[in-house]
Amino acid sequence: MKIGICGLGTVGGGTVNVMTRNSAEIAARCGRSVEIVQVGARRDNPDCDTSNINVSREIFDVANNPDVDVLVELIGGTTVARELVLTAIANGKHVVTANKALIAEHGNELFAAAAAKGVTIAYEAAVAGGIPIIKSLREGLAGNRIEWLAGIINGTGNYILTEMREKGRSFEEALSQAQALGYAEADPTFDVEGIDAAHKLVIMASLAFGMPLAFDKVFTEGISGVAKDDIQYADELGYRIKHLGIARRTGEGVELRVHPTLIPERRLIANVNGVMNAVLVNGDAVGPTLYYGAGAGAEATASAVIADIVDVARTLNVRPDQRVPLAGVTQESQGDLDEVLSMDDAETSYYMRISAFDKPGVMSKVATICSEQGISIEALIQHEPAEGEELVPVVLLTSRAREAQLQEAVSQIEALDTIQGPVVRIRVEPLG
Ligand SMILES: NC(=O)C1=CN([C@@H]2O[C@H](COP(=O)(O)OP(=O)(O)OC[C@H]3O[C@@H](n4cnc5c(N)ncnc54)[C@H](O)[C@@H]3O)[C@@H](O)[C@H]2O)C=CC1
Ligand SMILES: N[C@@H](CC=O)C(=O)O
Ligand code: NA
Repeated sequence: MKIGICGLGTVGGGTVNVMTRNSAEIAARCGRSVEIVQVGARRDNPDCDTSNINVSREIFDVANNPDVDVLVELIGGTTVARELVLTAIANGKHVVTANKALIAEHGNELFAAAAAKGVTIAYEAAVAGGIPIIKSLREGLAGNRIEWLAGIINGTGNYILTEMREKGRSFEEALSQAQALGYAEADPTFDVEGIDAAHKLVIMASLAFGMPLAFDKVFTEGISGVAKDDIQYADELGYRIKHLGIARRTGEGVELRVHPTLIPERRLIANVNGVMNAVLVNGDAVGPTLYYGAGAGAEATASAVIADIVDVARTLNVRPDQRVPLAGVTQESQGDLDEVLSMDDAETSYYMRISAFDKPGVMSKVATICSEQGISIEALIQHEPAEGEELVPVVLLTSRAREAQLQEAVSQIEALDTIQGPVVRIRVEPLG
């Protein structure tokens, strides 16, 4: 089987290196030889030896090369990448990609094009890097009705939160380090503002719930507003702050949300640190299952890219309509997009940090506002004000309620004249 790789950056370089190093194992697993016949790259990668490979500076040469059976798209972005993948499909090539933005935003179109042409698009590396989560959702858990899943699905974000908590590093310092390690997206706002996690969440939700990809329906909040103080208060309350993607089926529809979340520290997923990712999936038959591993990095991601190449090799002689469906269920069985709920209808609880003037009666007003919204206060921290300080931080955890009620309570608290500035609020999930 002949492979053409487009993009020779972090993941492209890692893929060439691992394929070269493990060529004997890969061939044995495929039952045929697998050879990289062309690489399309604007520039060489000093970490990767391509002296024995035909390298073109024009990636469309690869998509139009009649010798290439499988095009591996590792350039990133959604414009050129979409065109490249559509060209490869039109030329009858199978596609392997690590590009979650491409699948989340154009997957419905690309899957239809691939199905019409009888080729495969494989995208294991697109979610949670090296963790075989696509395969687990689509194949390993195929006997279950999946009720919910929640994951730390951005390595850069988890690395930043971990460095802030464990080493007291600043947000900016930790982000620069994640970029130097090759974890971050070309535009790191995708990582820190939750866009990358939203891309990955819709891919998982589509597989788990048999629905079309609905990227524009995800509620997305990043980690750029998480302060060191909140990480410390969360610790004091027995929680860790993680950036989670959550997809949950409720009686009314599907919640799709990405936001910083307090998780009880006793949960395994609360202890997933650094660039590691983890996805917790709850199936009706199997119960909770947890998948853990490196969410980013050259070789960890290459591991997933190559697993897809092996999968394609194993199905080359299988009739297209007999292969594993690209979206988890057959196209005609996909549900409706209207099922995605508005964030107002999501059920969660809040961590709130309030800057209150050190005067009597403040807490009773906050408690009254909460109780009028049907929310109770489950835990509270109030330290002595610092010397000469008029303001005192008050931290509380609420009971579960609809997002709309929690937001209403926050607005009323912010309107009190005994409170200063906005209320810091982070959602809390028990995950069990
Ligand atoms: N870095 C990571 O740990 C992970 C990355 N991914 C995804 O893998 C893909 C690649 O990411 P990285 O390797 O990190 O990016 P990168 O920026 O290191 O590499 C991309 C390479 O593609 C080249 N390229 C882009 N457009 C091109 C064009 N039109 N013609 C020729 N070359 C072009 C760039 O010059 C660069 O060398 C992205 O979709 C990313 O989201 C997925 C999982 C993990
Ligand atoms: N930038 C992404 C790369 C992997 O998908 C991340 O940090 O998780
Ligand atoms: Na994966």
